[in-house]
Amino acid sequence: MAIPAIEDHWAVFLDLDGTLLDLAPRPDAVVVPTGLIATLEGLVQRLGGAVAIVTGRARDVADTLLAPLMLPGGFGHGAELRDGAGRIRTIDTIPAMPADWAPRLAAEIATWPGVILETKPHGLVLHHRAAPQWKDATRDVLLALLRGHDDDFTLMPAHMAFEIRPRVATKGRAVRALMQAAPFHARRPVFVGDDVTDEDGMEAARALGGLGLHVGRDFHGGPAQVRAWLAQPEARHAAP
Ligand SMILES: O=P(O)(O)OC[C@H]1O[C@H](O[C@H]2O[C@H](CO)[C@@H](O)[C@H](O)[C@H]2O)[C@H](O)[C@@H](O)[C@@H]1O
Repeated sequence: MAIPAIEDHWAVFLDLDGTLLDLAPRPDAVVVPTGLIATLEGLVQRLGGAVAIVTGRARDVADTLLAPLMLPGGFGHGAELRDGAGRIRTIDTIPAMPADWAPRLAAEIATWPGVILETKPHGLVLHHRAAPQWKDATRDVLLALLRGHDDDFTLMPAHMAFEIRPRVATKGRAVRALMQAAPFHARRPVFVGDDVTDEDGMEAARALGGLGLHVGRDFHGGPAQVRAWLAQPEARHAAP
């Protein structure tokens, strides 16, 4: 599929890790490429502010990475929203994560070298990128935690990681909520993502008459191709 050039009436929803940012060995090792902030600033200007970040990252982490920008978006897979006016809203029905989950996991993985526990306001992740031999064990320990909490939380595979998130926190929900108000309302939503969690955001954009673009399937490359597309909005990009 030829990726269409960005149009002035679009609302663009962008995933962060694996879409705008190249994947890194650890969550805290990502590098924000030179020029990305300026590219996003230009897009914000062109689309009247209708540029959102929809990420699994917590809001403060996303804001730190993209400083000085504080774009609207969905954070923690949509658990928290920031609208076009900068107002923050957490989903009303978001369940509190049991307080003992993080310490229980920290104790468990103490003997699993290379496995990283990432805690977030509304979820947690076990990363096995540096220790793939622990992949099954990390999934199983999270599944064990979820027993009795299945109504509230779900396990999600990610790139070299497994993540627990609240069931109600989805990127599709974030797209639908943001599209209800300015500056997104009445624009054509276009979601760009790369991972399992992004499929829902892509589906929501398509259901609203827009596009869901996948980094691997549509850009046939990686974040560098996405960044180039964002930086050259007037150009038409044909898939190689
Ligand atoms: O929704 P996203 O913006 O794509 O965030 C998804 C998860 O990304 C992060 O983990 C992934 O990226 C890391 C840095 O490149 C990488 O080391 C890891 O293997 C990937 O799974 C982040 O740490 C998670 O919190 C996000 O949910």
